[in-house]
Amino acid sequence: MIFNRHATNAVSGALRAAATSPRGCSFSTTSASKAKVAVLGAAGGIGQPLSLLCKLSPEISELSLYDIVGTPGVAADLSHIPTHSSVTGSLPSPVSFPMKGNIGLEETLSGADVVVIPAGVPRKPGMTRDDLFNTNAGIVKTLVEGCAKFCPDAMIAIISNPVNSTVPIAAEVLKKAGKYDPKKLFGVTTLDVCRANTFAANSLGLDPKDIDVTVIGGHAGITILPLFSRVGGAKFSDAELEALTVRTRDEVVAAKAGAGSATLSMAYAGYVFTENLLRAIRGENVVQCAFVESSLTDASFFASPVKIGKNGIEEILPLGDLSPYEKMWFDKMMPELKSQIQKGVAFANA
Ligand SMILES: NC(=O)c1ccc[n+]([C@@H]2O[C@H](COP(=O)([O-])OP(=O)(O)OC[C@H]3O[C@@H](n4cnc5c(N)ncnc54)[C@H](O)[C@@H]3O)[C@@H](O)[C@H]2O)c1
Ligand SMILES: O=C(O)C[C@H](O)C(=O)O
Repeated sequence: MIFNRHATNAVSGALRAAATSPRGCSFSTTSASKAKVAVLGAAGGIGQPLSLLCKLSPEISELSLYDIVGTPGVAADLSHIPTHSSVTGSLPSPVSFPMKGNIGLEETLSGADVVVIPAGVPRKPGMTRDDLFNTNAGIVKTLVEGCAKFCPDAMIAIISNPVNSTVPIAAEVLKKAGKYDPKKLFGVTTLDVCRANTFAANSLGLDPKDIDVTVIGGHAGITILPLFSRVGGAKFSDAELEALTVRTRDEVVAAKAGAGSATLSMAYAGYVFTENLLRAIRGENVVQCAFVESSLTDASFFASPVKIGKNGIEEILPLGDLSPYEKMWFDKMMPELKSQIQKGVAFANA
């Protein structure tokens, strides 16, 4: 069965579990799977709600949280939720929950099937995602070095911006360690798909669950290219198309007015992405958009729908035809995307 979730609008496992809770505070555990998920940056704006969704998930049996602050408290808090998974929280320093000394990055990552990385600083109004490079490049590099050492077979999902550069950094770090498997490294672009689905559905007066917009390119400014021309039966005017496209790229940072960027919708999107990886590991074929090493275009990484199975990416699906409007943005985007990828590669090899 192909579980097609570059559409992001299905009720995900955690939310389904919550909806079918048999008695108020406990969730059904009958379909519980055995999988360990590590969240790095787990005490942050994305990390906390993402960890909450993971704690609710019947797909996850072990949840390990890592951050430079706060994880013992976040783990203690989550551990009171009566679901079947265990939860640990660790810091680089010797404080952890449960209190048994520092379990650190090594224990956080050892045995992990999936590692999700939302560690790093978010944007403020006026900044581009690329402006985060100087701080976040080093954070991602260090954390992925940990993955190479302690969980070289895990699937790694990178949320930290700028994704167009942090994913190439991760690839170079893994290559240096001799542990790179391009089938298992992903930049998370699911929020772009969530937004495109929501905005298109609102504009057409439809339920978002009936919409499945493919978003290609990368995850920064004009490199985010939603293919609204493929929404069945939709006829957007040029002005509507432009408004939808621009809105999919950027809205929350300005609305939060200095208090960071998307956290709650990103936690949802990050959870949907993670759950799809877990389903793939369990043997379902999953299709979802992600920013991955790719030969679809002349950029070495590209976001597009990919088919994922037990051992990672099985196929990068063909792009298909672009409308003239999409082709115009595609041509504009490519130099920017390639330069952001190159910036990441150069950083990792400096
Ligand atoms: N891919 C996407 O679609 C998407 C969407 C939203 C946000 N983001 C990005 O996600 C990142 C996190 O955003 P946020 O709002 O959660 O930020 P935040 O500041 O609220 O949280 C980040 C967390 O990372 C932790 N951290 C910093 N350095 C670390 C290290 N070396 N090891 C472990 N943890 C470390 C911080 O302590 C903090 O708890 C940002 O870079 C943001 O731009 C990406
Ligand atoms: O906008 C940001 O900086 C965060 C994230 O990339 C997003 O798309 O919400």
